[in-house]
Amino acid sequence: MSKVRIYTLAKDLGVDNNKMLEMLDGLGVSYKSVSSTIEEDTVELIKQLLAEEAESAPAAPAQTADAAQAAPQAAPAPADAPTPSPAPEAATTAEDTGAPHRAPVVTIMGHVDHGKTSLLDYIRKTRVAAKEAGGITQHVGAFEAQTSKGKIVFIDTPGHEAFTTIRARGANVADIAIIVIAADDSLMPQTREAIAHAQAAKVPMIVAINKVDLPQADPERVKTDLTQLNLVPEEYGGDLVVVPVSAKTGEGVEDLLEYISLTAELEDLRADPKGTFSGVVIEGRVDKQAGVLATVMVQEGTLHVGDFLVVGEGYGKIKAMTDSAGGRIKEAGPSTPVQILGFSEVPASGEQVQSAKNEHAAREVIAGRAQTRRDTEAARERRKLTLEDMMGPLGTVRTVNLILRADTQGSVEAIQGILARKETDDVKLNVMLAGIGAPTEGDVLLASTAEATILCFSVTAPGSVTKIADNKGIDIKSFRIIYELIDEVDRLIKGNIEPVFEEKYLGRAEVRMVIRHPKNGNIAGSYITDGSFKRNAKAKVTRGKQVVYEGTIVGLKRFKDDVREVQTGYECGINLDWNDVMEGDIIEASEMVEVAQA
Ligand SMILES: Nc1nc2c(ncn2[C@@H]2O[C@H](COP(=O)(O)OP(=O)(O)OP(=O)(O)O)[C@@H](O)[C@H]2O)c(=O)[nH]1
Repeated sequence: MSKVRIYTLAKDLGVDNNKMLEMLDGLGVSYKSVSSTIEEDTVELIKQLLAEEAESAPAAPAQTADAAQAAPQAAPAPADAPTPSPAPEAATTAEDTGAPHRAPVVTIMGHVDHGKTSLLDYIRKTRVAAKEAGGITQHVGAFEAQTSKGKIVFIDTPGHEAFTTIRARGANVADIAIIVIAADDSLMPQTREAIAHAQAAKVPMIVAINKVDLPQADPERVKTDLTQLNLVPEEYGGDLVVVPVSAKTGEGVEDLLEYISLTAELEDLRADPKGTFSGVVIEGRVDKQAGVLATVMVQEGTLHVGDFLVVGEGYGKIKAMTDSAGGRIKEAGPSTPVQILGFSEVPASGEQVQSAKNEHAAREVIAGRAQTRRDTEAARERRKLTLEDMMGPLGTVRTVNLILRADTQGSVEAIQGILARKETDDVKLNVMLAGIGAPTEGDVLLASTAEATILCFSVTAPGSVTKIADNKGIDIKSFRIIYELIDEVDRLIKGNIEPVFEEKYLGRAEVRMVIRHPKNGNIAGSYITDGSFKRNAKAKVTRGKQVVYEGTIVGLKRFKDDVREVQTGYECGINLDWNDVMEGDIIEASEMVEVAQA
């Protein structure tokens, strides 16, 4: 017997993939993923363990152990035998976590002409049940495919919408990204862009090497090229799932669907159909006859005809719903794309959808949102965002995300080379995307979702792109001299280093008398014996050997005047935010100063 893939074994033994991985962990067997292969000895051990487990489980019928030992094609059980234990998927729609599993939502991305549409079409044709004759299936931006492992939802909005527009609004609608790469063309600029988007969204990626039917197809080259992006296919020892397919002949498509289901299983995607409804707009349009139609992906809860929905600053009541195959439905649970009739205005893709109890509640939510928007706009007017603002508060972000655009591949490589040497233990430079040519709208969307900075060398952004960047508060910086660009990176790195402060001694004073002030409380009439005192400095008061107070110097006075600083040898009034100062106390002043870091 040869080696066996983990998921095949799991399937044959009727065990959950996660459980299989746990068992392998327990045995100390190393693997990359469920598609890794394991030795025959390990297979035997696993079978033994499962059999023992079944024996020791009091409720488990003896047949379970037999089933675990049995090959998948084992003779059917006698008619009077107890029903075999339910499929693992059913068993894990766990009441224990409260929420059942939901179908994965998948998006297909890749370079132009690499076969995204063809692949989706093939899956749609072979996996989507045709509607009743005469029924017109409308394009709704998503469809559900039935596979042997259950439902998979594909988003088929054109371009990278699922990852750009939708993500730019903060919603993450896809669970898994399929990157289509043509076997005769290998990695192209939009492939890299698609990969960057999937990485920014932190969703698992599966690479489909398409067009393997072509004589000039070279899947090995695609795999090698992928390794140059640090994406190492499983067969090269990495953990990237790569599936050769042909959207023309259908070869490999079955495997692709299988891998999607496996990945989904490992992701343990769950949603509660009984929970509060939330969803995301996939796309919206106006139909000449029907009016405004919006495709919404249900993410939590269940939608019903008649529900009130709030999207952005608009609301609607669901008059009718259709599923992605065009059939009328009355309700829709998690991971279901539905086309909704009932909005008065076309909602934008990526908008979050919520439900409201009634019209009054919907109006209230909208009024609140409108106010928040006005406040945000006013705040943006007052203060233009800086690069540091976009990177988040100092000290919490340790990675500087960059999108790099340059005139030639040579420039890109030169800049990347310099940047690689700039990284420190504290700050990582993450070049999410490095491309040739002017920055695009896609770059701006990626920058806004990943909080990245766009740096251009010898290329400038077209007006339309600058406008979008301005709207989103993204700075696109263009340079003609490499070292100016590098200086900017230094500034970003510096801005990202958590400042280190240390306490610096300023001076010492003796309290010679306490002056009672009607408004400011007790003021320490003091004589500066060393150094200087500054307003807002830190103060430490000692009485004998004991520190009796630590706080701030809130005021300094020379005679009747407020002053910022008093030097040694002078008398002054020191106002502490403390009232118990006494004659004879010693006040020590210090301040926190930022320490320059190497
Ligand atoms: N031989 C072969 N041709 C394919 C395959 N998949 C797609 N094609 C062809 O490649 C061309 C581009 O395919 P599309 O599906 O339109 O590619 P796309 O990535 O959706 O392209 P855009 O939507 O323009 O970005 C078409 O002529 C397809 O017929 C395949 O597996 N084998």
